[in-house]
Amino acid sequence: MKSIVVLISGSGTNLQAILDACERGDINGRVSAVISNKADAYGLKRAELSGVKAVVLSHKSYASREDYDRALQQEIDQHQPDLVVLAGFMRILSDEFVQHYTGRMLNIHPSLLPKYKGLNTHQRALDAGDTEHGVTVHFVTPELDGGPTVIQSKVPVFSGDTAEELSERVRHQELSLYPLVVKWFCEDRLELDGDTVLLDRQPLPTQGYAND
Ligand SMILES: Nc1nc2c(c(=O)[nH]1)N[C@@H](CN(C=O)c1ccc(C(=O)N[C@@H](CCC(=O)O)C(=O)O)cc1)CN2
Ligand SMILES: NCC(=O)N[C@@H]1O[C@H](COP(=O)([O-])[O-])[C@@H](O)[C@H]1O
Repeated sequence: MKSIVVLISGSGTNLQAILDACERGDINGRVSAVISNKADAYGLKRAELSGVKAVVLSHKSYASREDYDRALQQEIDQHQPDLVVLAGFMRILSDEFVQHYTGRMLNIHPSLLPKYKGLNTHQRALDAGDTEHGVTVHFVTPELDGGPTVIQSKVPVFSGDTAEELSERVRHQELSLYPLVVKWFCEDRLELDGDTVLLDRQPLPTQGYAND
């Protein structure tokens, strides 16, 4: 059974989906710890309710991004994770930190990367007049939201959509997509070979939509 450490900053709905999938036995893994940079993240409560160690490590307590990342790495590595999952973790991570977890750190990003790296993705898609939007699960590299894509899921954008309505449509896809990718990793089916993502030892297409 794989050891998973989940990093959060907010409500933790993606964390909850992964916790539930582990509980059901869908994922051959155990969330060993949940770490948040925000003390008020509801995801911490979700962890506690599931009997999972919940840790607050505030970036405001450190003089630099690098100091914070060193402390974060020390906390994570106490749990000897096979996989580190970023689930709404809202801090840009330093190169040294990311390279320590090469091939075993995933992120979920609320856009069809490479479109809309960074923040405020739903409003940017609306402002651009996009007719489709979506979510990407990718391996994490030093380039922000630039790591190799594992899988994407598309949603339609309807006329008159608000950012909130669009985010909810995307969120619905996230909550099935992320547990699926974590399941693959925990079954030793998913790996990163250089810049190439392999599923069952076969390269995945650079743009593969779960629901195309
Ligand atoms: N080196 C990397 N770090 C992170 C990655 C990555 O791919 N490479 N993914 C992000 C997740 N993310 C989007 O998916 C993201 C998170 C945070 C930010 C950002 O601008 N953060 C600001 C603070 C914002 C805030 O506190 O509200 C910052 O860190 O200064 C952009 C994208 C996680 N890290
Ligand atoms: N740039 C990273 C980013 O914006 N991630 C997004 O934060 C939300 C976290 O929700 P959750 O805390 O309820 O899982 C999710 O929608 C995720 O895609």
